[in-house]
Order: sequence, then C-alpha cells, then structure tokens
Amino acid sequence: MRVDLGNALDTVASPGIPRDALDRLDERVADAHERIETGRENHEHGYESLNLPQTTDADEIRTAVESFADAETVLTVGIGGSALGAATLAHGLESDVDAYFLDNVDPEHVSSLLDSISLSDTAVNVVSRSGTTAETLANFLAVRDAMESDGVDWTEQTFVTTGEEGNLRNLAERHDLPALDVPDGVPGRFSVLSTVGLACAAIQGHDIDAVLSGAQAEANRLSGSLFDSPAYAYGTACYALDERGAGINAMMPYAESLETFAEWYAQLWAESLGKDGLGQTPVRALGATDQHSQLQLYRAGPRDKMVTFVRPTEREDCAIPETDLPGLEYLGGQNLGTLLDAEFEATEASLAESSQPSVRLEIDRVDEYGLGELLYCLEASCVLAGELYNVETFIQPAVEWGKRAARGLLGGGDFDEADSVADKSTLVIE
Ligand SMILES: O=P(O)(O)OC[C@H]1O[C@](O)(CO)[C@@H](O)[C@@H]1O
Repeated sequence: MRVDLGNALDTVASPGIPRDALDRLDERVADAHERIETGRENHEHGYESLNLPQTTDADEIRTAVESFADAETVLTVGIGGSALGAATLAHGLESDVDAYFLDNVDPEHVSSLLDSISLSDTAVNVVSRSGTTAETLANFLAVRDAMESDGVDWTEQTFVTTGEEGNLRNLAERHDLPALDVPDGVPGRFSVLSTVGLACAAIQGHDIDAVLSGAQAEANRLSGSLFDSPAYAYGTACYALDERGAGINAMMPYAESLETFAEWYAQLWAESLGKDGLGQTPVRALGATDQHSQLQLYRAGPRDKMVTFVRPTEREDCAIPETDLPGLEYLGGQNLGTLLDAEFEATEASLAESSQPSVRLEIDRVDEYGLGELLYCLEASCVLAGELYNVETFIQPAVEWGKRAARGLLGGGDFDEADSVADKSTLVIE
C-alpha cells in the first residue's frame, strides 16, 4: 500500500498543504497515535475496530458457514455497515458463488431480485448489529415469505450476524439458526474485517486469512509519524486539505472491481467525520468513466475539493487488437490496462496542471491481501482524521431522528419526529 501526497502540496495545488505544515501536523499525529493505541489496548468502543486483524477468528467464521458450502448464491440482507463491507469484498473478488445484497427497501428491486434467484440454492445472511434496523428486518420478512412460497425451508438456509440482543438474536434462538456475533466495540462502518464483512466472503470461497493479513500489514505500519504510516499520511492530508477549503473528497478508483469500495468509503468518511459542523463530503467516482462526466468540474469548478486516485499497479489485462482504422493506429496492439494507466496518470496530471489537489493510493492487486490493506488503511486514516478534527468518530447520533420519524409514521410508536413530518413547508410547482 503506497500513499503519494506530492500533488496535495502547496507547491502544486491550491488549496495545498505547505510542507512545513505537514511537519507541524506530525506532532499532532504522534499524540493521536498514542490516543489510538491506548484505545486499542483498552478495547475501547471504536478503537477496537483497529484490532480486528488480530481478534477476528477466521476459523470460527468458516465453521459457522460450512453448512452453506453448497450454496450457489449468498444473499446478504443488511444495510450500511452491515452490507457495504461484504459487498466491497464480493464485488472486488471473483467467485463461482454469486453474491447479492438487499440493502434498500425498494419494492420493485426486492421483488425482481427475489424472482431472479433460485432461493432453494441460496444461503441467506441477515446482518444487523443492533438487530432493530427496519429496512433489514422488513427485507428479511419479505425474503422468508418468498422462500416459504417457493416451498423452501428458510431455517435451513438462513444464518444471522448480530449483536448479543435484539430481534435478530431472538429470531436465531427461536429457530435455532446459526448465528455469528458482531464483535463488541466495533461500529458497523468499521466492521468489514469481522464476521460482518467476512461471512459472505467465506461462503464465496475467498481467502479471508489473506484479507486479515493484508490488514495486519497496514496495522503494523501505524506509528507516531505520518511519514512512516500510509494510513496516517492519508488521514492527515485529507484533514489538512479540508482545513484549507477542500471540503469535498472525490474517491476515484481506477478499477471497476473497486466501485463498491468507493461506496463503503463514503459511509466510513461521512458517518465518522460528519459532526459538529465539520467533516469532508465524500463523493463516489470511478476512473476512467467519470473523466467523461465529472472531470470538468474537478478541474475547472470551485476550489472546494480534492480527488483521491486509487489503482492497483498489477491487473489481468486485455489486448487492444491491431487496427488500420484511421486515427486509431495508436491504440492498436496496446492493452486496455495500459490505456487505463495512461488515463489515470493523465487525469492526475491534469488536476495538478490546474492546481487542484489530489492524493494517490496504490495497492499491488485487487485481491484478498490488497483489499485487506486498502480497507484497513482507510479505517485507520479515518480514525486518525477523527482525532485531528477532535470529533466523536464512532457514534452517529444524527441518523436517529429520521428513524424515529419513519417508525412513528408507520405506527411503530409515538414519536414527536413523526409529527414534524406533517409540518413540511411546501412550494409545489407542477
Ligand atoms: O447493523 P445495523 O444495526 O442494522 O445498522 C445498519 C447501519 O445503520 C446505521 O446505524 C445508520 O443508520 C449505520 O451506522 C449502520 O451501519
């Protein structure tokens, strides 16, 4: 895992980070690292997430899902951190076992998905840390109903991943379903390297030990200096650029297999750092595709953002056939990977040329080890940034208002928030 801050410096970009500012920030990184290490040693809420490469028991996960070894499909029912991590691994890696994620309650999507898969060959993984999330529980009921309609014994094909208490834990106990524990002290968005993110990967036959090894390699590089730790370097650069006006961070991986990683990053960054009026707004982009949709803004728009370029330096390739079509000769005989790398470097240089800040993140390959490195690096950089912003990184109280309002609207209790919904101001043009 390599992090290159060159194009984030003020010698290139505006907003940009003066080199001596990085040195000054490094003193705060040393303090933050000490705080983080103390939090890890004491297994404090949130900080415990950074211990997962060592505390996650891969054998326990494999044993818990071994009865689903013949599944042709694994369907994860969960939302936010209870889906995005597993989806990042599933969409980042190849497998003969298909993986689907029900992480929304769009009725048309849910119905068409359930109609499109063979439920008799599907392992269902219901994931909820709290065990109370309405979308996940509603989707589970819809899945169960569809299985029963197909004459499938859902109790034979369903397992849950949840906390010690809650509706899902009760359901698992009542129906004697295999159940994996969400580790204590690990918020959803930091749980990919635990049972939450790895159960689906294990059913798909991925090497979850390699994921944890990649993560551990990044954990071993956490130190009291950003100049020795890619994760802390990235977290510091994002914080320093935001302080200087880059309040938006466009995560732009140059690999289709990392598109869902950008979604996972968006939850991590938004829910962890978006507090007290602070926090960088994460934007999901994809290279080279969004060069042809967003780049105009990134280069010539307001100086309120940074771009994070991500790429694997090694990948399977695909040849571009020789051609005598006029004007295309320069492409013939090349590889698509060569073209993609040229696009990556050219786009990065185009931002530097217009003094727009960017940071480059590189892994060797999008494989289990590389994804473990990347996911842990972003988690640790987020924790470090949270220390620099001095926000409570591991809570997300602002999401609860809407949940109470929705529950009230559905008759699930008496909530003032639901009353406020009716007070909406309107100015309808139709
Ligand atoms: O795993 P749970 O408890 O169902 O929560 C799902 C997601 O919902 C949130 O609580 C936000 O509403 C996220 O933090 C979490 O990842």
